[in-house]
Amino acid sequence: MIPRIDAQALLDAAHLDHDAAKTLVATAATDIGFMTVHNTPIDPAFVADAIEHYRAFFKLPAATKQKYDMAQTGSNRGWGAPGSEQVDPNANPDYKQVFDIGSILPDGAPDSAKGLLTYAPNVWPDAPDGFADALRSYYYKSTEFALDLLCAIADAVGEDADYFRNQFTYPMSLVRGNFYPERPEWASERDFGIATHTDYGCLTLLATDGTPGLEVRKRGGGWIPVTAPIGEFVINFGEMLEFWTGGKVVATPHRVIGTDDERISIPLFFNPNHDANVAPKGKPPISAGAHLEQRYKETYVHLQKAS
Ligand SMILES: O=C(O)CCC(=O)C(=O)O
Ligand SMILES: [Fe+2]
Repeated sequence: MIPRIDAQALLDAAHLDHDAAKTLVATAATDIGFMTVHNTPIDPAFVADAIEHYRAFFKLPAATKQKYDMAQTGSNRGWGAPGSEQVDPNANPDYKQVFDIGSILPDGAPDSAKGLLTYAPNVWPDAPDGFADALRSYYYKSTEFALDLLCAIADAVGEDADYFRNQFTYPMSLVRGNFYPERPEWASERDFGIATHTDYGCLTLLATDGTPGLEVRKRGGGWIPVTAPIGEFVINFGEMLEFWTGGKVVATPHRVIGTDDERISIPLFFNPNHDANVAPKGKPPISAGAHLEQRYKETYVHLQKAS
């Protein structure tokens, strides 16, 4: 079973169920590495609107989407065609399509952030109407919620929440639209919507359209399906948080094989400032920016070729 957390109880220290929520979160973070959250500060209608903007974009003809193809821009912003990402070197590139929106650098971010791949400028399509406004707003709201969640989770597992908060002042976040068409007829056992992988950063806040598809690897082997209706989110943890907590919080492998139904999901990959050191205390430093850039170059097919 994937733990189901009441976000309000977790985030409000005065809530009657706060301690119970913290205990459940600590178990989820250190055991299965996945949980779902409900009763969140993000309005379900707002999430539904973001999903519909992505859907309208993905339904555009390929020739239109190609204008925003990340293989042409050379960074990882804009449209990723089917086959543009290979998250598992033992599987074929994924058959999903994506649209990636990266960090919007706040005023006051250091000059050392400018020009990095992890802070590359965004690419906004002309259609559908309102896409940039809807998704920019989704970026800000989801990032704010993710930071509060991450700090509460850090606290629940016995880490210093304020220390974490200070490492996310110009986060290398990425909001992605994933579009999984029906699983193609030609798909072999090496073809996936998204092949087995762990996420690269700290916390992933995933909205879905409610269609099943996500599977999470159990520690003892086997897979658990996870679903979340619109308005609830799936939370999991990435490689950086596993490093940072010395393995206490786990980055759990997961995948989407795909079904006869198309599906949209929106992960927010919540990553720290590029100059955060994500090594556990007393260990040689690990640069968050260098780790993320390396994982991007391993998995985006156009960046694999370039490096
Ligand atoms: O679509 C999903 O449910 C999962 C997507 C995912 O794992 C990812 O984008 O990293
Ligand atoms: Fe993932």
